[in-house]
Amino acid sequence: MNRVTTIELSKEYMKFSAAHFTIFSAVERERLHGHNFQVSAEITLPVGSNGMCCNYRVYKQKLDGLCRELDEYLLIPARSPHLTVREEGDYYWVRFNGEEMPFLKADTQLLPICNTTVEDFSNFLLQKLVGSSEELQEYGVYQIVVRVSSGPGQSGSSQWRSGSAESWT
Ligand SMILES: Nc1nc2c(c(=O)[nH]1)N=C([C@H](O)[C@H](O)COP(=O)(O)OP(=O)(O)OP(=O)(O)O)CN2
Repeated sequence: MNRVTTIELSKEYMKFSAAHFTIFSAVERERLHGHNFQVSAEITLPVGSNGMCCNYRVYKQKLDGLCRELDEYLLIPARSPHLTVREEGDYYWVRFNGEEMPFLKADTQLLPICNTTVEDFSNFLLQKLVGSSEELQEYGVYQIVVRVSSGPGQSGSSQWRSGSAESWT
């Protein structure tokens, strides 16, 4: 009988401190503020005859690295339909609803997301995890869920399922 397990990774260090503002419409957004965004993941995959699925350190290291890449930046959703960004010297000029905001490039990351929400952050990290992972095939991973929390009691998640996921559900 094929055994399946779900590895749950929610180490305290899997987090990124970031500034952002959520955009609610073409004319409404939050003021610039920050969070310690906490990241966790669940990887569902088969268990081998050795009683092990994979060395989960592979995913711990990937998630830690992804969090470090986002840590201590202002994160701007470059795909937002409500923002325009132009570069001028050392600055990005971010335009929203008729106002322009200058941000130092050195402090800022333009992310390929539509909004700096927990749902878009979780999908961004999931795509990074899935896209870079040769292990998906090697380990026969069925499903990966990435969850991002902006504070206690609130989070959003995104899920990837392999074509063979039906075989374990
Ligand atoms: N669907 C979503 N809605 C909101 C998100 C989000 O990521 N997805 N994010 C926000 C804001 O970024 C906000 O900073 C967090 O929301 P808020 O309700 O203000 O919660 P706090 O962190 O301030 O905690 P409270 O203790 O509830 O004040 C808004 N919406």
